[in-house]
Amino acid sequence: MALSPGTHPPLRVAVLGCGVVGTEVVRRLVTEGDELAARAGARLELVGVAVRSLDVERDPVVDRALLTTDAESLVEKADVVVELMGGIEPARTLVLRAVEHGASVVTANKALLAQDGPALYDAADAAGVDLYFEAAVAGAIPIVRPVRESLAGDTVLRVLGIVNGTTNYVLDSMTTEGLGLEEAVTEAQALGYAEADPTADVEGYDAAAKAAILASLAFHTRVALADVDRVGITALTADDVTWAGRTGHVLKLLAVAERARTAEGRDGVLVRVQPTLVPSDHPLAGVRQAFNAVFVEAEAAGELMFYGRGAGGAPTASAVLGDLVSVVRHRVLGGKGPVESSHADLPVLDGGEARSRYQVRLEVDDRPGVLARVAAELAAQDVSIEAVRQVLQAGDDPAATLVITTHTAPERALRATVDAVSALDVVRRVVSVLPVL
Ligand SMILES: NC(=O)C1=CN([C@@H]2O[C@H](COP(=O)(O)OP(=O)(O)OC[C@H]3O[C@@H](n4cnc5c(N)ncnc54)[C@H](OP(=O)(O)O)[C@@H]3O)[C@@H](O)[C@H]2O)C=CC1
Ligand SMILES: N[C@@H](CC=O)C(=O)O
Repeated sequence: MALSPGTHPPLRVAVLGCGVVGTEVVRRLVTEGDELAARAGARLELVGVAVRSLDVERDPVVDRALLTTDAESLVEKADVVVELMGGIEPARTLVLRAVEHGASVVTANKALLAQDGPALYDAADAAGVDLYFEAAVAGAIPIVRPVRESLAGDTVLRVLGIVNGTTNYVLDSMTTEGLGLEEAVTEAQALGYAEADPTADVEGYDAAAKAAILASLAFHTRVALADVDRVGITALTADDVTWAGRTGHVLKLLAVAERARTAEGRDGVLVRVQPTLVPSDHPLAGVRQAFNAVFVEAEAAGELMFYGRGAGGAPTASAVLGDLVSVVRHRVLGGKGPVESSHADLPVLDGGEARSRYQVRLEVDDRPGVLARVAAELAAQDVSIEAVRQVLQAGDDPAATLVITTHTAPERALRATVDAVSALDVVRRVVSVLPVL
């Protein structure tokens, strides 16, 4: 059956939230109504836009008569609800209320999905409506659909990449412009990349939520935010950035979700977010500003790479509107999008099982035999050394910086090594321990 907006009654769309993303969604609904109707098969009638305050100055494209602070009533009169408020409550209650009333939902709310996804998927399934969330991971990049649908016939082994635009913008600004962390965060906020509370970005919660969503889809297993081993970027210093460059790397906040097997032969998944040293010639090293990039490794497909704008109003609105067209097509033609697939039910393994190369930077006394003593502690944990760099520090006090790159080792062994090395009298300070891609 061909799509023809003239033959189907208009569908009522409620937008919850009129901030960075909501405003762009409203703009496109207003300015591209005819084109969207032609693609979706029905006119999309914007019946209201829920906001927290009616006193905030809005973009002139937003008709003030459509604004309301009564989101609960609004969702009850919509066929499709687009949730762009963020946060857990009242977003969670409103999404549930929407599906109970038979509305399909499109959301960009990764925090909510990573915390309460299963309850929301079940509710949508029970109500026979769609719950779409392409914009929740990596902004404009189509990654949810490829993992959820296109790769449903393959076995995904690993998903790895940069999924937070704010931290990538911050680390890029620190690396290329010498900006301080706070200054760069302020810029990212002004550009509309950061979460309402940017702690979610810089402490890695936002990337962890996205990693949990991708891991759930990729491995057909429920993974929640709390399952993700998470380290943010707030402890990184200008010195870390400089040393990354000196050793031929770029610092990136990476999310990694992979199938793994423990030493005892237990299968499971590992999901982590951590600042990582990416070799300068790796494609991820060239991901600048607020761009995101995700690699997916699957058994049959091999390696796939997705790249694009990971944050910001217009790019995110693109993903939201793509979902909106999809769910409206289902209402017009019948049918429904995919439901949750969590049958594999793999355990989420402890982060200590993760294996990586590491770069350990130490400040040591400049004395003969120091390296041998440090190496002995690594060897005691079965951690072998790939490369060492020793740099003498200027000054009266004979000190040196030791930069040790290890071969691949379990994180658990690395932690034990670092504890042992810190206790050596010749080691003044373990300055940093970073995984190397
Ligand atoms: N910004 C981005 O680049 C991206 C954002 N996202 C996600 O999209 C969602 C929206 O983000 P963004 O547009 O940046 O957020 P903003 O903070 O810019 O906007 C949030 C909007 O929601 C409204 N709102 C918040 N709480 C309530 C409430 N209790 N009742 C009614 N309205 C409320 C606010 O109202 P008021 O204007 O009155 O304050 C505001 O209009 C979030 O889930 C975010 O994680 C996803 C991908 C990228
Ligand atoms: N704050 C988020 C917005 C998009 O998801 C980010 O910086 O990536």
